[in-house]
Amino acid sequence: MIDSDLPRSAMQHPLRVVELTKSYGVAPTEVTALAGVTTEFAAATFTSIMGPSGSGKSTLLQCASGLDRPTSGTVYVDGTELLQGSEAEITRFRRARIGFVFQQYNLLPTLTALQNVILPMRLAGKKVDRRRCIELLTEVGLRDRIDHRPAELSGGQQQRVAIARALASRPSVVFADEPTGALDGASAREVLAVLRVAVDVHRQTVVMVTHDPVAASYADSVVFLADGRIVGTMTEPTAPRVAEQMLRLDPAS
Ligand SMILES: Nc1ncnc2c1ncn2[C@@H]1O[C@H](COP(=O)(O)OP(=O)(O)OP(=O)(O)O)[C@@H](O)[C@H]1O
Repeated sequence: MIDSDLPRSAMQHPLRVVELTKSYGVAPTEVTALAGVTTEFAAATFTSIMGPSGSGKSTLLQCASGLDRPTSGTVYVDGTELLQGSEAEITRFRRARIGFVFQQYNLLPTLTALQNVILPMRLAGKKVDRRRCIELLTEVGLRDRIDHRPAELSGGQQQRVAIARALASRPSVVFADEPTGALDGASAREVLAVLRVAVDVHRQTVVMVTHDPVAASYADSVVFLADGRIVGTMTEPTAPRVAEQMLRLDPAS
């Protein structure tokens, strides 16, 4: 199916989650991490997921990205049900349609920056567009570092390689799990600016879990979770407004 054949709603909302629930363990010690989350993420938007510790942010990201299976509910990526089929089919779909950015970068230490960016395309069986990979590394400010290995790069530089890697295959959705959690303020701002460019210039759809109100303020909107449920959303967030809302949800924070 080529993109122009997709239903309009799927093109406008590359990610939709419907009534997602996730429980761990069994009664009486069962934990409900997600208690029925329904929402959609519009194309070419940047959304932050925030909430107190244990509110279900990571679980939502894991289930919405196909890294974990929800207990019930449905995830649609480009209008296609993500969690149908065998693990191998889900993995194939995920590699083709979803990009990931993790707190600890997760670059392969023996590969250069460029080889790290190219790798997911190879794994997905896509034609490797080396020029585009070099362009992406140039765009994230690392043209002179493409042959460096991760150990030769700073944390912020490694994260920018990881973002170039996530964008290389033009995924439908990019999930970022605390992408600035291990970085100092200046490096974090560079990483967030690169994510903003991914949305504004490349029209990517980015969903980011963060604890940091400043990081959240780079997004177009914030979805707040508490006890596994969506308890609020905020458009055009600013760091003080996000911090105030977090204080309301978790007075101990
Ligand atoms: N593998 C697991 N087994 C049992 N319980 C789990 C597991 N993973 C998460 N939980 C529980 O599910 C709930 C939601 O966890 P989750 O990690 O999604 O929250 P979070 O909002 O990402 O938290 P944090 O901000 O601390 O990272 C918590 O009560 C947590 O203890």
